[in-house]
Amino acid sequence: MANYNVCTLPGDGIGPEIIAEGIKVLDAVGAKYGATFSYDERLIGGAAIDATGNPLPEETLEAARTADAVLLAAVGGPKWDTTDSSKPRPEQGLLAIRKGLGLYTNLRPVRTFAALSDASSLKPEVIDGVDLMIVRELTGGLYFGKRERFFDEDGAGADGAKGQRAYDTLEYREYEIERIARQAFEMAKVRNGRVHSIDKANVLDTSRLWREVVHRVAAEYPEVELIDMLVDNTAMQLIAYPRQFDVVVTENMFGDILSDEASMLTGSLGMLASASLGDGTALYEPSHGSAPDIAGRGIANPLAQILSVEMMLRYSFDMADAADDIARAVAEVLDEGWRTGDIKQADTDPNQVVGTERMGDLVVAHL
Ligand SMILES: NC(=O)C1=CN([C@@H]2O[C@H](COP(=O)(O)OP(=O)(O)OC[C@H]3O[C@@H](n4cnc5c(N)ncnc54)[C@H](O)[C@@H]3O)[C@@H](O)[C@H]2O)C=CC1
Ligand SMILES: CC(C)CC(=O)C(=O)O
Ligand SMILES: [Mg+2]
Repeated sequence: MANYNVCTLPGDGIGPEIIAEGIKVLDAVGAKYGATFSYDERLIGGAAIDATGNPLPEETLEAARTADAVLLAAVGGPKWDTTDSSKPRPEQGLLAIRKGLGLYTNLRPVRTFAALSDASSLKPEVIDGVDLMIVRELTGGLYFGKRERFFDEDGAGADGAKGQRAYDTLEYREYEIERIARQAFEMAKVRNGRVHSIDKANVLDTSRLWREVVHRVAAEYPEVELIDMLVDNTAMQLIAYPRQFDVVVTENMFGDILSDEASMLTGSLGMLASASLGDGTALYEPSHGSAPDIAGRGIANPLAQILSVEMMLRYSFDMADAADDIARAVAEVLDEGWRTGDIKQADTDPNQVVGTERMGDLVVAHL
């Protein structure tokens, strides 16, 4: 029987609550499909800052490097919020583990579930059948560029007043664009043959380079249609005509923002899973954050975490049947009317509004 070592990173906020449900589902599906999983739980984010002063302790990165896969929940929270750039932040731990493992591809599938067509604020006829894949570049761009905050001795205000200055740098190298573009075209080949490449080439030099490189890669994939779209227009098109999209490839920050927006096509950010792939151990995490506003109450939606486990089985363990089984179980639980608070509808039976743990149990029961 195959045994896989999974490094688990609960992190902060709702993290420990939802990861418990992901692990429960992984164990259940393993028992059904003849695989066992051992877990190596480590610190990241705010919890790691509290224990060690470092949002990504070296032991955590090492454990992730040597694991077969990493399952992460979320990091961050008001306890560690500060505008003082010299203080450690939980989010630095997340960025550092992505960089440390070389995870430059972030896949965020946006699929609507038929049962949730009323949970979205958008009309059912707009969102029914949406099935798109956001391919987000994950280790370059603004979140990793040179940044600085300093007091400007020379003065910069119109009135000559001295003041603070800050900058973040958005930079991309050709090879970074080329490899993410290739991932997108490969993905489109096994999906529906269309790539939307999102940029801001009317303004940004990084986007002009992006567009040029994406077009060069596209020439290797004549069977895939390529459409360039500016990011501001994309933000509108995603909620107006989401079914036009198949694969959406974009740089780090645009992908971050557009994916949170796209999650509402499914009814909730709590439904959006993700897989981060690249050179090292792959990492699976929900697209959302640590939801401090609902943390500790047992009401968070664990389905984004559970669907991230589905992606782990598909991409790291070659267990496509088990992955399909999780997707089926989730769809059946929703079809039966079970809802967490974030996806409940006006006509949801109050007896079917459940907490985090019960939602996990229901998915397991359907496996
Ligand atoms: N990957 C990660 O670890 C990420 C961490 N963060 C961090 O998380 C903290 C909170 O950030 P926010 O901007 O509030 O974003 P968030 O994604 O944590 O929450 C946004 C809204 O969605 C709701 N939500 C998120 N996940 C949910 C779930 N599973 N079930 C039900 N409702 C859910 C929250 O309650 C909140 O109202 C910050 O410290 C931020 O930096 C934010 C995004 C990603
Ligand atoms: C630290 C942030 C970049 C995390 C985030 O918002 C994300 O990856 O979606
Ligand atoms: Mg985000």
